[in-house]
Amino acid sequence: MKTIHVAAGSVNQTPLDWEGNLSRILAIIDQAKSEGVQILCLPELSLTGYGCEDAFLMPNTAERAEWMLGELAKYANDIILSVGLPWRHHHTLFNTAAVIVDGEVVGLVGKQHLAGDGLHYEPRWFSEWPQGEVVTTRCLGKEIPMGDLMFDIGGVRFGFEICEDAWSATRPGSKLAAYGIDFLFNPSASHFAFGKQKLRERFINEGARSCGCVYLYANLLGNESGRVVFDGGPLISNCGDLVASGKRFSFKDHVLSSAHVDIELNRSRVASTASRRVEVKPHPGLVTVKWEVALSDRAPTSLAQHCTYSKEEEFTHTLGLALFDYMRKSYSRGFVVSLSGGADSSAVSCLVFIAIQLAVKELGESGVRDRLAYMALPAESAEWMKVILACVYQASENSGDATEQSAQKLAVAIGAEYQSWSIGKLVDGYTQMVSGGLGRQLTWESDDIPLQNIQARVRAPGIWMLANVRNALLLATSNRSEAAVGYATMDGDTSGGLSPVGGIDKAFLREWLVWLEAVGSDEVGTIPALHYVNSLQPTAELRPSDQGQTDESDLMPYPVLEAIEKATIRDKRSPKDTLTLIADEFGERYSYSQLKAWVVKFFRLWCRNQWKRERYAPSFHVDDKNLDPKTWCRFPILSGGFAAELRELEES
Ligand SMILES: Nc1ncnc2c1ncn2[C@@H]1O[C@H](COP(=O)(O)OP(=O)(O)OC[C@H]2O[C@@H]([n+]3cccc(C(=O)O)c3)[C@H](O)[C@@H]2O)[C@@H](O)[C@H]1O
Ligand SMILES: Nc1ncnc2c1ncn2[C@@H]1O[C@H](COP(=O)(O)OP(=O)(O)OP(=O)(O)O)[C@@H](O)[C@H]1O
Ligand SMILES: NC(=O)CC[C@H](N)C(=O)O
Repeated sequence: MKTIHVAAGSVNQTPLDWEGNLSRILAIIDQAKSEGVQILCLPELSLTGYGCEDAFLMPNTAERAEWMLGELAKYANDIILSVGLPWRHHHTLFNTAAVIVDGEVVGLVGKQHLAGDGLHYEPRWFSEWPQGEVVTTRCLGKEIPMGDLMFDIGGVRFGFEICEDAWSATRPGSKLAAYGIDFLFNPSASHFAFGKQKLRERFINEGARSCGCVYLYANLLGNESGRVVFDGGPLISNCGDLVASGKRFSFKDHVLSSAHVDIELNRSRVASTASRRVEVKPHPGLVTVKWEVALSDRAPTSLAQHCTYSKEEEFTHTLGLALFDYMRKSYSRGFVVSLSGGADSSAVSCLVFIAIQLAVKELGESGVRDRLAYMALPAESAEWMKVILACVYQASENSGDATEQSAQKLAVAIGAEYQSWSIGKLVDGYTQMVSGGLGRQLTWESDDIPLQNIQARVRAPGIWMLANVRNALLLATSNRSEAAVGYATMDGDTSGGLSPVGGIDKAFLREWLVWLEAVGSDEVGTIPALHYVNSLQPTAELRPSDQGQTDESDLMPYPVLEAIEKATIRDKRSPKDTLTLIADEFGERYSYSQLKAWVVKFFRLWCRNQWKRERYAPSFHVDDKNLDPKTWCRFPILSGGFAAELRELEES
């Protein structure tokens, strides 16, 4: 029995960082070679970075990619390697995977199904490679084959499904299988979304099982370009059995996952599958190279350990990695949060703590120091959080002791710097100034919203100033539920450069805080000081306390808001259909007329506040309900706002 040692690798790249990207790829090749790996699959567009956006259209980007490919090839002897890069052919850009065999680039495979949904905009920059087409292209001074290729390297045969290719109904693997393949390579740039790794495992295992081959799946890793998080976790399936499953959410520059596979056994299984359809002629894009793949006497790798994360754990790891990468890639000296002691700002503060905890756990103190070498971290790691995070409570006359205590206890528990400021005089100053100009006193009876908003706005300049002083990032605390209905003061509590929880709904955020208080993750543990936060009702605390303001009395219960948002925005239901769905889900708890009023309120606020969503700080994508107008959910700023549909609904 002979086996081949194969691997899939994840790398944490940065768009347009030519030298950094190259060095990280060289490092993973080094590791693979030192472990005796013979075949290595690396992620989609991993030379340039997946998120180059319109910089893909700069000729310089493709030129640099070709230069990097040349540098890489010089280094990649004794191995078969695939790496993703943009490639120009006939003045058109294609999303390709290059194959290097023992230091020679032998072919470029074109992606056949471009990703254009959700946050993916590939058709803006790339053209789909037409199925079955093969051409030659000039690469590093030589003519090489390009297109719908299949490879035979010393008798070892493989082909490609490039990310979205494998998600489509017409995946290339099924055609390739008819020609007899030992491996399918899948270089991917597949963004994190809750529960998505299970879905990936399903189609990888299914592709490997139905094609009777080994499937190498290599995803990108980390917060590559700001909003999108890749969870890494390279996978290898042997004929439907997962034999390697690399670490997800790693803080390292790369993760290599390898397995020993017995392709002779797979071939004999394929031969005994009577139902299999065979193409007897050679594949039209067959690239044959004489090079001996080294075989070993090692036994084949048996089933991989599955690591399944709960939704709470996935959120913890994704956001931790996203924040850590954002901080180091933007060279920020930590973060500043205006901490109210409520759920949103507490969650954001905890996430900064988690980012550092997870980084130390995986990289060690010296690894974190290396990554953050641009900032002066104290000698004692126990002091790091004071430098990395500053939290400020900003009391107005409507603030309560409970929120201040909650803020202070949490900041101390996570080791952040804590300050308490009073904004009362500033609020009075503005109120008197405007009252003087108007020639009348502003009152809660006639000026409710302006008197609320001035408090939120007065909190912004001081906290921005502190961020400037510390060269830190000001974190905004808006969540997706508030963004859906514009429940925030523009240039007040929306202030900040990054909005970590802007992609997540408030209902889940509250559940996650309860989980973090009492259950926690293996790596980070619990934060019992969240007890104070979790015992509070969400409130803006902007009206006098005798008015008992809560978010849910201003809006509606958060679970209802989340369900309406899902129906309306994600599933694009009409107001009437949304009400039918909501009545089905919540009909036993709330009256039909109450639910109707909430649906109408949601639609009105949703339409009226698109301009606010255009102005929110960038946030991270964590599921398929994002509201970010630049990368996901486009909606007119000015619109008729479904006036007719809402009137009909109210009259029904
Ligand atoms: N289409 C459009 N394009 C551009 N700008 C537009 C616009 N429509 C209105 N505007 C502008 O927007 C202004 C109104 O927006 P804005 O000033 O933000 O205020 P607004 O949306 O009217 O009120 C803020 C709401 O957020 C709530 N809040 C505030 C702070 C914190 C929290 C919390 O979650 O704890 C909640 C508060 O209770 C209130 O219900 C108008 O005065 C107008 O200038
Ligand atoms: N007293 C305060 N001190 C400091 N910041 C505050 C204060 N009140 C509000 N803020 C800022 O305004 C933001 C918006 O308030 P909001 O009520 O939406 O969030 P929260 O207080 O964190 O959570 P919750 O809505 O659950 O009470 C807060 O997250 C915080 O950044
Ligand atoms: N880069 C891609 O083709 C990604 C598309 C795929 N649907 C994913 O999210 O994983």
